[in-house]
Amino acid sequence: MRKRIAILPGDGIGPEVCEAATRVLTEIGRIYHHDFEIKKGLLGGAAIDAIGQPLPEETISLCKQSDAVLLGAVGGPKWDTLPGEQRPEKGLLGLRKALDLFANLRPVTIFDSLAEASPLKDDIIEGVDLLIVRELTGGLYFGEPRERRNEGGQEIAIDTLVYSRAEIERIVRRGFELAEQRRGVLTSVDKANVLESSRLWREVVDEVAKDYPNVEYSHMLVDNAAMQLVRNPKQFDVMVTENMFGDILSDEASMITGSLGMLPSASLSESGPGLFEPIHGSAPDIAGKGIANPLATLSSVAMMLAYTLQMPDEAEALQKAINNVLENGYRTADLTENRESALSTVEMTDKVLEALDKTTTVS
Ligand SMILES: NC(=O)C1=CN([C@@H]2O[C@H](COP(=O)(O)OP(=O)(O)OC[C@H]3O[C@@H](n4cnc5c(N)ncnc54)[C@H](O)[C@@H]3O)[C@@H](O)[C@H]2O)C=CC1
Ligand SMILES: CC(C)CC(=O)C(=O)O
Ligand SMILES: [Mg+2]
Repeated sequence: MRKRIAILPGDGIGPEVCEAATRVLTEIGRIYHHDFEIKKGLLGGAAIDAIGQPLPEETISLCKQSDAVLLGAVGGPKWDTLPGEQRPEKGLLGLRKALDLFANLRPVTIFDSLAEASPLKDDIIEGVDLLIVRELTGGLYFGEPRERRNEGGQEIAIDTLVYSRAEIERIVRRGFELAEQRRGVLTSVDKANVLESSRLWREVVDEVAKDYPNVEYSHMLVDNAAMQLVRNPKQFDVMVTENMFGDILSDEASMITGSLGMLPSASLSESGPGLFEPIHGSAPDIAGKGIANPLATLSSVAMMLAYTLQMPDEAEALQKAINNVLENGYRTADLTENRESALSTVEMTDKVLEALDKTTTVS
């Protein structure tokens, strides 16, 4: 099958983990006889350095013409002094908006063999399987006005949190649909005791719930949700929430699995190409050292194969290969105290490729 895949490596460890993904995609293409046409594009700091802005038109067109997009990460200290509108992160936010990627799915799945890497006790993490469904194109990261100004001799800074009923409804519906396909439990996370946008969110959830009688749903305030995620993560099946809450809760939830370097994500629109990326950032503290964990990105490739490319066997084979490698005790530095035995990004990718080759037989 012929598929066009855009890869946007971005900054910091982005190019390192995207190189791992490119190798794995190429191998899957070889094993399953797919013609993956991979084209790279500029985004974030890399695009600022090359053409002076974080989201080139050419990148938007490349993504729109592709079947799926894979992204590394953007940002880093080199660009931190730029004004907000010109920063690398603005490129990523702009791309999400341009592709209307309103639904960000962040699965938190436990690998039994990784239990020792989690700071939480075995009995707390055992069997955790939850999905954070984060609204991705609205809320505080997009609201206007966003500005600094002088008011009565004081410098003030303004961000705006806006949600329309329609924006809330489409993500909440997605949350209910996914809960229906899973264990039928949905927790909607908000801050309705304080925020007007959250009060509208709650109203919409209560209305949409009527269409999903088989889903048991409840509301939870975000501060409590942050605590419950470490106290008893097993209580959650699907969590649906707004942009910033989902951003923060998913970094927290990643530690249930043992590392931020493990969590993948899929960002989806109603139609059009999906974008797949690890939930972590550009990790400037380890960039260039060759030690980044590539598994969040490789699991994002598995999500791409499953969701957008409609290749469930290939997705399962890749997920199995990742599982296999972890079961065999291979760890990158973020997953082990034993730094001597830690694998580099390239070595970990080699192990996944070996496991793929060993476990896959396609005629
Ligand atoms: N999707 C994106 O492109 C995102 C970009 N960012 C940007 O990334 C930059 C750095 O942000 P931070 O707050 O440091 O968050 P970060 O997610 O880049 O890193 C947080 C910590 O996790 C570690 N880490 C992250 N990914 C890892 C991996 N694959 N393997 C091993 N360790 C890993 C890092 O070394 C660091 O200690 C900022 O410019 C930020 O805006 C942050 C989050 C998401
Ligand atoms: C630019 C940021 C909103 C990226 C981020 O932290 C994320 O999407 O998780
Ligand atoms: Mg984040």
